[in-house]
Amino acid sequence: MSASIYSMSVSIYSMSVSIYNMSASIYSMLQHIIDLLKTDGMVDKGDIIKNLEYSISVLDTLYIEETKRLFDDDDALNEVEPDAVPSEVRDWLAQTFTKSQTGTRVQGERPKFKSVAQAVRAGLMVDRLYRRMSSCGSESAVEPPTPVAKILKDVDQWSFNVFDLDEHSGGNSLRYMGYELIRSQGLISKLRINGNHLDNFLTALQVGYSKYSNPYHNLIHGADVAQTVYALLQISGLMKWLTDIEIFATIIAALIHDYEHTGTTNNFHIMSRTSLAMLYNDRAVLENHHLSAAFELMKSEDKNILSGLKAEEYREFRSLVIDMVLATDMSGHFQQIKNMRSMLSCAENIEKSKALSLILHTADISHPSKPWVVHKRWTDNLIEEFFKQGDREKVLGIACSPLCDRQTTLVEKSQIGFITIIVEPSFNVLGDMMEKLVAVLQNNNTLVDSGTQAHTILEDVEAEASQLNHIKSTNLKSLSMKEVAMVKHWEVCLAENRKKWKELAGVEDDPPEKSDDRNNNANSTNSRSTNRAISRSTSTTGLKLDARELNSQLPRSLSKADVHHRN
Ligand SMILES: Nc1nc2c(ncn2[C@@H]2O[C@H](COP(=O)(O)O)[C@@H](O)[C@H]2O)c(=O)[nH]1
Ligand SMILES: [Mg+2]
Ligand SMILES: [Zn+2]
Repeated sequence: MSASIYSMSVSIYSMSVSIYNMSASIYSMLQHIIDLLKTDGMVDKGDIIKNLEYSISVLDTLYIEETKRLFDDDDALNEVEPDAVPSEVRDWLAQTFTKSQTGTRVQGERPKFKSVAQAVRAGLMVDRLYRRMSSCGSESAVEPPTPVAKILKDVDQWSFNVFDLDEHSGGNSLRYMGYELIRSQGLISKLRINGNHLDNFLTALQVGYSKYSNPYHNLIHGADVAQTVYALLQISGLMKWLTDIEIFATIIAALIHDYEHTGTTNNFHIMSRTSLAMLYNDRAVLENHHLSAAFELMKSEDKNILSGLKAEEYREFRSLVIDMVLATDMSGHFQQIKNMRSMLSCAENIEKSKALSLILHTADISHPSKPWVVHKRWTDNLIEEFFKQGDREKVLGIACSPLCDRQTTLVEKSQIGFITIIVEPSFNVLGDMMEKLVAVLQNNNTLVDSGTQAHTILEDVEAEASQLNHIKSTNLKSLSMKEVAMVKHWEVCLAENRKKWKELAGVEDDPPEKSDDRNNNANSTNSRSTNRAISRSTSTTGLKLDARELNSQLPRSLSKADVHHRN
């Protein structure tokens, strides 16, 4: 909810969206508080329930009245000061609802944003009350220290620096990141998640990520991928397309996607015949383990973040998470890209689970599309991990995997290849997919769902409001513009990073190639202008690498046949 608060200060548009979200969340939370109070045997609960029921009706009225005029008002956004919100729930109930209900507004007078701001404060208060109640236990739920909270304000930015977060949080980036992403979407209340259980689960994830002290596949990588997925969904506007369960599944999938990573590749497991390779029959060995071990965690009572889900919701959640994490197995990369390209020819048919899988997969390999300092650090960490594996392979007397031999590996050239053959085409398809989905949303609001068609509370509330169509189209139009900005950001970073690697490798930059060659190389559908812009400025042409040399520098988990085919 606080993420919505931050965005409110940005523009009237974002204010209106947040108010809608807020009202929906308040409504849901208040109802849940009533349920809780009805069952826990507290004294005077009749009074409390009456108050809360009254609050709901007032808030409902406020919501409908304010939204009628929301787009005409333009002042008092700065009224919203999260830190100024009082802490006593009872005081708040009296104060806020009394003000809204006093009838001080003359009939026909237009309400000011002040009263909207009160509704926002109300949302904050209820959120705090709810969090306190759902967190009652020996441990309190996660409250980030001020420097961490400050960094997390930019959680939806492409340039977010996860290393900063990790340093300022004392090595707890995944815990704070995970909690913030789930909380900011209102999922703690909507999906009835116990705050302490969530904290325990995230803390246990951190322990598992740290098991093998990996330089790259550690908790910071888990936090990074989760943040990137979140930024992609937020900035593109696709978050609006997803149900609560789908958002929750996507965030959890990103957080767990490398849980208990051994610091070695699937190929290493297969070649050295580890227990995991035996258990999973050489198929997606690590990915199966990440999933299985993480779901085991979620089963333990004090880490059970799924206990509030209905059976059907649980099944949908589990199925989505499994699909997404299995799709991070790099051996399926080319097939995944190819499948999405064919789905793009008819955007209405894009399955949500496939779209979400592509988003997670692309986020997983996204660091080359981030600012150089961040990308370089990730590269150094990954190469160190690869070299450690190579050292072990030498000791075991098995063949050294590609990129794992510290004596022969050409890091700079391999990075040029990775960016050109893997990362850039993935972002091209992702960009096409996002644009098509947003366009479909704008045009007809009909999309194929992966499972049960569930409606978010927001959608239900919106459906009741006569302004629905106006709000949705305004919303998506401006988000679409933001998406363009985001695409430009990753486009610029990819181009800059490749240029840097070329300089370091002593490889010359070629002039831009003809569009036909470009299309073949990038295998782009070129269905959108931003994508064409990417192809122009970051085409795969700059390589003076021999294709065989390039292939020899690619990780074994990629199909070399596929790479040859594209060269
Ligand atoms: N050669 C490089 N390979 C990279 C780089 N960053 C990531 N990768 C590869 O992608 C997978 C991602 O999957 P994960 O779930 O293991 O994170 C990773 O294992 C590498 O094989 C890179 O900068 N260069
Ligand atoms: Mg992985
Ligand atoms: Zn990963």
